[in-house]
Amino acid sequence: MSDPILVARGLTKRYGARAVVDDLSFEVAAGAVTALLGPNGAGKTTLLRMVLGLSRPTSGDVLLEGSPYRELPNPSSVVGALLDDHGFHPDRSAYDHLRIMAAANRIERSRCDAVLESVALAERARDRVRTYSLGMRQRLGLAAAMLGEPRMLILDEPMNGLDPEGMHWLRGYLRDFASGGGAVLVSSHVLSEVEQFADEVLIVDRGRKIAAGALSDVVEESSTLERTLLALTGSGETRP
Ligand SMILES: Nc1ncnc2c1ncn2[C@@H]1O[C@H](COP(=O)(O)OP(=O)(O)OP(=O)(O)O)[C@@H](O)[C@H]1O
Repeated sequence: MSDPILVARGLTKRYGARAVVDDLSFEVAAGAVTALLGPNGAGKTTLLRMVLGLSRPTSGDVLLEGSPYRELPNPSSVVGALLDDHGFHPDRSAYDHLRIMAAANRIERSRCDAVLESVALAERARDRVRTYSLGMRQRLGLAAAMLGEPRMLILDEPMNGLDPEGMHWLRGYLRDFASGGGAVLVSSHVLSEVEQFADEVLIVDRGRKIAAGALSDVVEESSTLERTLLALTGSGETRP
């Protein structure tokens, strides 16, 4: 495995007495797609928010290229993120969204056209976001994440709601990004969504690490994995 871009050590988030992320240590390598897998309520979003400096760990830490997110001098060149809430104004065009983001982050305006092209939105770039399908909004979110030419992409459940064609396109995009040397950390609660394109997997449940390693190794122990994932199915926030 090449040098990790992300290193988490003893990462923990508590709400009151409850540990939502519980003493997690893991690494994310460059040049690979790492799937963060776990049922609803496992702590995936909380984990990703801590990586991105949006939530403070109760203990432990998570470093990107050796620094916490908030101490990175130029974060958009290190990591681009696609979280649930894109926050796109429906009456603004894709191009205008990106132009404003580029200006705020001191990114050359020419990047807007480049990223729109890369996510196949160039032809619709001047249309208002309210006219976009879910898949197009996801691609715009990806374009925004790519503006700063990051070395890592973080995506929280990006397959949710996408049709098979949209999923196929996104898998190809993320695989190409990793093949070009980038690191991808993508969360999902469905193994079948990620097993076709992930290299590494980190499985969490109730905030704890259940399994981690090369997907092929983890799947080789498929009886264990199936049992684990079956145990996960139907679990989540409603459990005692
Ligand atoms: N601000 C908060 N205060 C209290 N509890 C919280 C807070 N944020 C998240 N939680 C709880 O932490 C647990 C993990 O939530 P999280 O959203 O990280 O899980 P997830 O794995 O991303 O699940 P999902 O797939 O449903 O998004 C849930 O039980 C959730 O209710």
